[in-house]
Amino acid sequence: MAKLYFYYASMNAGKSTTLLQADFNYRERGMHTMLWTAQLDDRGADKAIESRIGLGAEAHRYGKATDLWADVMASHRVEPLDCVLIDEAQFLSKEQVWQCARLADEGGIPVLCYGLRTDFQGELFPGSAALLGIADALVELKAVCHCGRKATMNLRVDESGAAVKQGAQTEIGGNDRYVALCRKHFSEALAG
Ligand SMILES: Nc1ncnc2c1ncn2[C@@H]1O[C@H](COP(=O)(O)OP(=O)(O)O)[C@@H](O)[C@H]1O
Ligand SMILES: Cc1cn([C@H]2C[C@H](O)[C@@H](COP(=O)(O)O)O2)c(=O)[nH]c1=O
Ligand SMILES: [Zn+2]
Repeated sequence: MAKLYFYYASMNAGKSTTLLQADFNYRERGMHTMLWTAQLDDRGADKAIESRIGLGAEAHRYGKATDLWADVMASHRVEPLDCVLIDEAQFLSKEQVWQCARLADEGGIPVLCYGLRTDFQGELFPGSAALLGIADALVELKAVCHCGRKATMNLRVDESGAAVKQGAQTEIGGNDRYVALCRKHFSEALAG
């Protein structure tokens, strides 16, 4: 039976890299994949999905109105898909996560989602909450804090490097705006 996977981590843990490696692995065996990433996460990169290690690939972009079940099944009917890979899965809606589950259960297509667990305030994103609730397999990828502990949290910083405590949940950015930290150092940074 096809499964719904959630590979979750803090920022800078290698989520996009791992997605691109998994995609390569399918394709080098002659299998067909479909890649997706969030429309709103457009960091002006050359490729839709880019890892900090330099790998990249084109991908379909999902927005609020995207019906992943309909779009993926339409493609699957033209050329059977062996796997669907979704980056920035924290930005999926709950409904879209259920569409992913349906792709696995009724469509028979494995769906591999990669995303953040929590935001800069330690709150679950909607997509992450739904995936943690219903995915068949939860796999934690790991980044390292400056102290050597596992970095599970994402600190948002301003232009001067100071911790940001309040704000909108969504704010696109990279290493300039976020620092992956262990919970202890995340708490200390927010308390300071
Ligand atoms: N030149 C490099 N060689 C090896 N690893 C690198 C290089 N540049 C960045 N990395 C590593 O790549 C990881 C970030 O990968 P990425 O897939 O962009 O993360 P994520 O999608 O989780 O934010 C970090 O662990 C970083 O240390
Ligand atoms: C913590 C946090 C992150 N984001 C955004 C910032 C980036 O654009 C993406 C995550 O990118 P990754 O390196 O591929 O993991 O999410 C956000 O909007 N709000 C947050 O709280
Ligand atoms: Zn630490």
